[in-house]
Amino acid sequence: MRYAHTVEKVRAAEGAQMALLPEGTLMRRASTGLATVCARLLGRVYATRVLLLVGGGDNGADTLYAGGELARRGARVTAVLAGSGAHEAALAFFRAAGGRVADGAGVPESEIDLVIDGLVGIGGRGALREPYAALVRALPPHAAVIACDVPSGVDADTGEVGGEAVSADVTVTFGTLKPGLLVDPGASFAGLVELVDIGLDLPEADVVAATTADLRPPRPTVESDKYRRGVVGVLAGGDSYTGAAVLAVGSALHAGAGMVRFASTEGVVDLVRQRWPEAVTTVLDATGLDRADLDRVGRVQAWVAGPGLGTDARARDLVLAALATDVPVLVDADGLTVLAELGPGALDRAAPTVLTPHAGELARLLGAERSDIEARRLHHVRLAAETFAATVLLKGSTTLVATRGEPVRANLTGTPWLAAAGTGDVLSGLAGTLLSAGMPPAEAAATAAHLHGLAARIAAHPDPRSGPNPITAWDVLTAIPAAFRQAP
Ligand SMILES: NC(=O)C1=CN([C@@H]2O[C@H](COP(=O)(O)OP(=O)(O)OC[C@H]3O[C@@H](n4cnc5c(N)ncnc54)[C@H](O)[C@@H]3O)[C@@H](O)[C@H]2O)[C@@H](O)CC1
Ligand SMILES: Nc1ncnc2c1ncn2[C@@H]1O[C@H](COP(=O)(O)OP(=O)(O)O)[C@@H](O)[C@H]1O
Ligand SMILES: [K+]
Repeated sequence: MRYAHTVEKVRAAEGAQMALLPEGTLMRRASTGLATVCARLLGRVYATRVLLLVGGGDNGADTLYAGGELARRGARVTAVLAGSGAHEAALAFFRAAGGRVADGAGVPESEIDLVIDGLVGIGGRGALREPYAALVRALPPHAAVIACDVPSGVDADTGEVGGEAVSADVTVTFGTLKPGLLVDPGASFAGLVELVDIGLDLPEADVVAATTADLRPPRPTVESDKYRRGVVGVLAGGDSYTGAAVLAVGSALHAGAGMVRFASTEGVVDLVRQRWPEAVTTVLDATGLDRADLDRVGRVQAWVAGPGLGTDARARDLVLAALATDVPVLVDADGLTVLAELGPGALDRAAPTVLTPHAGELARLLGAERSDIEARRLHHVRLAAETFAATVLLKGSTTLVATRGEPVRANLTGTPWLAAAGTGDVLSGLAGTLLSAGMPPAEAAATAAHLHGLAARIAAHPDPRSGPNPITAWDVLTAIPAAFRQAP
């Protein structure tokens, strides 16, 4: 598991440690860790050309110490001092080690093998100001970049990027990850995140990200039968969209449901039955549906309501009927549009509810602008979890899962190839199956996002010796069993 803590918690933990240790100990631990990663990336340190971007705070100081260590090993290290002043002791160490300070305040013209970004770290506030922003713009496009603690321009607490930001290949972060390294847009600037342990004693994390080794997907035991493994009910498809129903049902089946019950209008039921004879189907009336109709479908341990359902009165009745049951309900796609009209009061129920919006759907649910959701994903996913008293899974390049009172879970698997129509329907079927198996809602949602991302990668990269290929939602669905094989 990877853990991320807010700046406030990091500063408190640092303060507690600094009171116990000789001055400068934490900074030397941090900068030695940074230098080690830089040396590893360079391969051979001697005679390499390293450029330091040095801000006026301790982030710049870490960078000067790390640059000094590289200079001692024979690297040609040049520092651009961008702040109004630099950390005196760090600068003295850097010079004594053979480091050179650039004459001007701009990026030198010479060839560079590695840039170390030490403009701002956890002390950064708001968009990068000049001259920092101009330096970032002037960075040579092909040099490798290592960010010290946080890519400058990325808000460490939120991942928000208000202007120019350093795009790093690797971010070497100290003590714990920062939420902004796991949440987009910040996460996409961070590259690979390497953690350097500086011995902090930290409280509960604010954002966590599971590794595949942390996954605990449900597995059948000798006592299992199809009912005990979990029966998932799918309410999907309508006059306009039938594919969503086929994908959601297929995904639920591939994710190991004991049984999938599917209910819809006659035409959609026919299609699903032809494609998935394993599903148990029920034809529902075209109008006037309520809880009693769902009882007729049969007992389930979780409902998935929404993919391709449409947004008319019938769709509304079906969503309300599912919410009137006493089992977990996952609302997705058109179901979310219906829910946006009904308002948070519709989720006043005892059993858990999981909402799986993309940014546009969340914008409708919260009455916000889509661009604002994208810019402030962590804020909005938490706000939605509070407002709707539900587990909210916000889809996107880094998917986030929020539940009131728990750390936000960020998903690091996946690939941009997933941005294809229908992959969301696959995610909802998968998450619904995990819910029906009895997983707690946030864990079910986060595990589903993780497996979904793994399945997409498996489908997009079938051969590690060659490049990726485009994928369809169908490819993701059929790779779900292979994704399960990667979990312990
Ligand atoms: N406190 C400690 O003991 C440790 C701190 N460490 C380092 O210290 C860093 C934090 O240092 P600081 O608290 O000095 O803060 P930073 O060095 O991250 O940033 C503060 C400086 O950046 C400027 N600044 C802030 N926002 C800006 C913006 N938008 N545009 C331009 N300039 C801006 C400020 O005026 C100030 O000069 C960490 O990120 C980490 O690198 C590490 O050495 C580990 C130990
Ligand atoms: N840039 C991206 N990188 C990785 N995953 C992405 C990206 N964009 C979208 N996704 C994922 O692709 C899926 C798309 O789902 P969704 O938007 O609901 O599509 P649809 O409704 O067509 O099925 C989600 O799982 C989402 O997290
Ligand atoms: K930095």
